[in-house]
Amino acid sequence: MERQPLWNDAAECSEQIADLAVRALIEEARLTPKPALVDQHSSGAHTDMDFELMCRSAQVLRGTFARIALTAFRQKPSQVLREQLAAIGRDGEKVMLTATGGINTHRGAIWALGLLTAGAAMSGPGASARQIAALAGEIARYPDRFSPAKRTSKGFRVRQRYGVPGAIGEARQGFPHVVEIALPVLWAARSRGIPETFARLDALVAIIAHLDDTCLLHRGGTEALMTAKCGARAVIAAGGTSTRAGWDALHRLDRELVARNASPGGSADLLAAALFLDSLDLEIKHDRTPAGVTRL
Ligand SMILES: CC(C)(COP(=O)(O)OP(=O)(O)OC[C@H]1O[C@@H](n2cnc3c(N)ncnc32)[C@H](O[C@H]2O[C@H](COP(=O)(O)OP(=O)(O)OP(=O)(O)O)[C@@H](O)[C@H]2O)[C@@H]1O)[C@@H](O)C(=O)NCCC(=O)NCCS
Ligand SMILES: Nc1ncnc2[nH]cnc12
Repeated sequence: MERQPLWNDAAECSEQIADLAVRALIEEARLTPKPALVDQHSSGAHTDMDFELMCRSAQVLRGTFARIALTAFRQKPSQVLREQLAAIGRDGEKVMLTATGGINTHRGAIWALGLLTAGAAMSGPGASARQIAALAGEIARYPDRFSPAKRTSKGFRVRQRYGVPGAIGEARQGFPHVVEIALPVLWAARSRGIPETFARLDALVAIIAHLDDTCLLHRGGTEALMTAKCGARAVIAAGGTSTRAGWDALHRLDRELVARNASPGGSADLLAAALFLDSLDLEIKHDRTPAGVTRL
């Protein structure tokens, strides 16, 4: 039987987009050493998570991302679509909590990658990372009228107390920390011949240096946020993670954050979002059957 071009086949395309989303989550978890985050060698500032749990959590979310992509396939942003996706996202949070025994491994990632998955499925082949993120932002700007936890979530309390945009604001603005910071840093590092692990670490450090991460604020207030931002800027000023001085500064940042029990969990989510958009760019944007996209 002749194969349909990928973007003509909603089900196949949605599965492929979901595979890339899961792969981005696993590659984020696999990236080592990350400051105060879960990676292959450490659980950072997290006593309730480890690398295996992050991978299990990522795997069970494949169905959520596939449903999101299928629902959004070739659609336009609308209030109805926003509410359909919110319902699937909330189901995904339940799936995650069941798989992890109640631990919040990926709430922020379901939000960010869910919206970007939808943006990718809506745009079709040839769309840039910026266009996909802008579409995702458009969806996020519709109100979530049926959200049960609007005024009780940690994110809400932190946004009220510190006046920061948080995960919701980041999405509504079209993911500026992904499109304007992480991806340019990742691509510039690659073009300078920096090995992939360091390029990804540099992208993460750049996000931490700029993001008002509500995970840091919730755990350690403005002091934790400042520690993270200053420490990340020190890594950049030292020449990045591929230099000896930058590598040492990265480890200093890890020690300082762990000592405060503070974690840049939102920055990790946005790195996964950047890796997703990057992989989409490499693999299926041009209506090619993805090379090497295997069920993880
Ligand atoms: C819109 C929602 C994201 C809910 O938003 P809200 O503001 O109410 O926030 P939270 O429930 O607090 O979750 C936000 C999570 O987003 C990550 N994050 C933080 N800052 C940013 C930022 N500036 N930009 C982007 N993303 C950000 C962060 O997630 C990570 O941290 C979590 C781990 O934290 P940790 O402290 O270890 O764990 P906890 O259990 O929370 O605390 P402890 O008890 O251990 O101290 C981890 O999840 C990381 O991913 C924030 O936590 C969204 O949830 C929502 O409304 N969903 C509904 C479904 C929907 O609409 N979906 C749309 C279609 S997909
Ligand atoms: N690697 C990681 N460690 C801790 N929290 C996270 N949230 C998303 N990725 C994470």
